[in-house]
Amino acid sequence: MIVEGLSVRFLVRGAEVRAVTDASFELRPGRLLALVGESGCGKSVLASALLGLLPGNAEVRGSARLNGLDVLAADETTLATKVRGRMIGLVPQSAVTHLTPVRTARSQLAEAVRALKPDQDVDELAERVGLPPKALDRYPHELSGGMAQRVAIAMALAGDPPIVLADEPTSGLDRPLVDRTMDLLAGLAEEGRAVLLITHDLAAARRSATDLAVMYASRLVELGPAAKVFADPLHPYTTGLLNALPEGGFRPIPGHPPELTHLPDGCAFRPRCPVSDTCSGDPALVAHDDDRLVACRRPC
Ligand SMILES: Nc1ncnc2c1ncn2[C@@H]1O[C@H](COP(=O)(O)OP(=O)(O)OP(=O)(O)O)[C@@H](O)[C@H]1O
Ligand code: NI
Repeated sequence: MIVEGLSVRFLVRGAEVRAVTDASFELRPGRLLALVGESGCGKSVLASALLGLLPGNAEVRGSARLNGLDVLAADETTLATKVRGRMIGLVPQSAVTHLTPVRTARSQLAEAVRALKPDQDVDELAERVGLPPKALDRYPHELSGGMAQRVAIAMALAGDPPIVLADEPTSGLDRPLVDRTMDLLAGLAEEGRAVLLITHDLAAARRSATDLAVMYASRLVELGPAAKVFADPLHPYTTGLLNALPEGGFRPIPGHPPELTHLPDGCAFRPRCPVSDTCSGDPALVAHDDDRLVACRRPC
């Protein structure tokens, strides 16, 4: 899927919240793109836009094309019958609350398969995500967090979608379970899907992402192969995020992101930026080399 110039703003009581500004990126088969950034920077809004799940006060611009269909321009019928579940599978944030408590995992998964791709075998699908058949016969409250997560991932795969979106799929899980979930998502990319993982957890992103996108105050500020971005961040905000990790010395970035109702015209990171004095302030992403983009004119 090629996303170009995606912007989302919300109109709230006369104010304008600019949640996503001019985001362009590609979700490629075989790749897992992790989208990271502080709380409130626009990650979930970006994902919701791709699924046509934004509320009525949202205004969306740009395009997101796959196989000739622009999902941002699609009507509700197209979204319901072609996009959600079939083109893009969604792994929810909380697996247990996503499932109906009064029905077994098997009956819910079977229903999703019947609705989306009846030729899929439910047990085979469960097996692919590491769910033993016995677990399928349990009710959601009888499942461990890990098993519930696998049911949710199996549900996301029920329509065999080429794209999988996972918005904070590991929040609240312990580290071994985070790792297993990440490995599972990486496996989905390895079998040829395009995966977009939204996470606060840079350690999780480092484990499984092939590509990394860093978002700050509604804009992508850096995008590139994950290994390169982690080893040699170009944007001072990316450097700041890495420095805030335990292995980076627990040094959080001083200050706070700006209000999305009052974004500056130029670089929104400037007030917190350690190198801002020589910066032109142009916030657009530009090519740094063959496979990296950065929105800073003075990469550090
Ligand atoms: N329906 C809405 N109306 C107005 N503002 C909204 C609406 N939905 C989201 N926002 C605002 O859009 C901005 C981006 O929100 P979003 O949920 O995408 O952040 P996020 O990066 O996913 O944060 P987190 O990491 O905490 O999940 C926030 O300032 C949020 O308050
Ligand atoms: Ni979010």
